[in-house]
Amino acid sequence: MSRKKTPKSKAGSAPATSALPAANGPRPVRPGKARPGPEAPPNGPPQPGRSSIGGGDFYDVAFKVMLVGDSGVGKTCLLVRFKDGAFLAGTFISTVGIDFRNKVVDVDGMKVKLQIWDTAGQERFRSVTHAYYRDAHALLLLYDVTNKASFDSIQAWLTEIQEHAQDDVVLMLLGNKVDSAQERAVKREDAEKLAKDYGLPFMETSAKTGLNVDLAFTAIAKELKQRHTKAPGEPRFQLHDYVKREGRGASCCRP
Ligand SMILES: Nc1nc2c(ncn2[C@@H]2O[C@H](COP(=O)(O)OP(=O)(O)OP(=O)(O)O)[C@@H](O)[C@H]2O)c(=O)[nH]1
Ligand SMILES: [Mg+2]
Repeated sequence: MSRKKTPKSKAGSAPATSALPAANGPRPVRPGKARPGPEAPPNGPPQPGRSSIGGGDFYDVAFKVMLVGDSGVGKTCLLVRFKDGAFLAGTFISTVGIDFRNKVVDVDGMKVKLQIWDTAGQERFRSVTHAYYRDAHALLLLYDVTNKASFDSIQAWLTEIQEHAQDDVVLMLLGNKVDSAQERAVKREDAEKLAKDYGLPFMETSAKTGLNVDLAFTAIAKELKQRHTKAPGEPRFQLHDYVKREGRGASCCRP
């Protein structure tokens, strides 16, 4: 099967329904189901000799990742940091509805395209975002370490995820804005306990400094790719262990 090419896309506002197929395990897009538009990513085994003619990003398999969490926790900034390596300082522009960005990451020689959906945290958009859960292969659930209320909302988000997402969705808890040590309102240990209680991999991140941002997305890509391609008998990728081992503390990366 040939390697596919991602259209050069900017962030795009999404239609009311996703172009990706329904989720059921890691459900990469299948060749016959691709459609034109922002998302037409048939999957296939890795192919050597990738061409870059046309300047686009080629990929072997595509997955859909959603960012969820209260308004202002830093979902858009996290995505921009991952996609563009930049930080959106200054005025907070709250996301309206839902946007997406694509990024192709290399996982053990395979090009994994992540189509990342950035949802609006505001309550009034909740019904819009509900429609997208069922197609998500992975969810990054964010709170803001400087905002206790956003942490207290995590249980409600988990209930929402349980109601709307697929049972086997890959889920990770992220405590963002860990660069703001002075304003910390949520202890790391409290989040670790919550994550343990719910069996979630957990990391603290900073969209501002970039701390653990690439790692969060790469870990998700590794997990999804492995679920998709794992040969019988091959040891499973251990997402929890990977995140624990590779995650860095806030003190390491002050700007
Ligand atoms: N210090 C610090 N500020 C951050 C960080 N991430 C985001 N911010 C700031 O937090 C505010 C909200 O960030 P957004 O990314 O727009 O928040 P959001 O979760 O997308 O919010 P909604 O779109 O309303 O759901 C902005 O003013 C950002 O500059 C971070 O890691 N550190
Ligand atoms: Mg946003």
